[in-house]
Amino acid sequence: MPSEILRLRASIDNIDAALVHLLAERFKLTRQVGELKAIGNMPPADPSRDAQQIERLTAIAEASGLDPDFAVQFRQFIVSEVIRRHELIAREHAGETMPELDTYA
Ligand SMILES: O=C(O)C(=O)C[C@]1(C(=O)O)C=C[C@@H](O)C=C1
Repeated sequence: MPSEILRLRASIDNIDAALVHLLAERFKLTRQVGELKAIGNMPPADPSRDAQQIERLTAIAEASGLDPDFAVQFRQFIVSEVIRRHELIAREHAGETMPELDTYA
């Protein structure tokens, strides 16, 4: 393998590691949001926040030379998983707070 490619791969590996660390931190924060939403009986998704984020990320992507459609798809991939987790948290929370339903079982 040419040394130039190996050198580039070393930096790619660093960036991939940073992305994983950033995603891990993001999911820690969104888990807290999910818990607060479950406690407050708020829906998992927030379309107005989605619209703000998409507008912001589109502008950042355009300014930084990244395909804005890719940036929006990447965000959607992450947020879909966030919403799936929010729904799980809401279900867990409902299970904790709902009265016993199998009285006659
Ligand atoms: O900010 C929120 O309300 C969240 O639940 C977090 C988040 C996100 O991952 O950024 C996820 C779902 C919402 O539709 C909007 C944003």
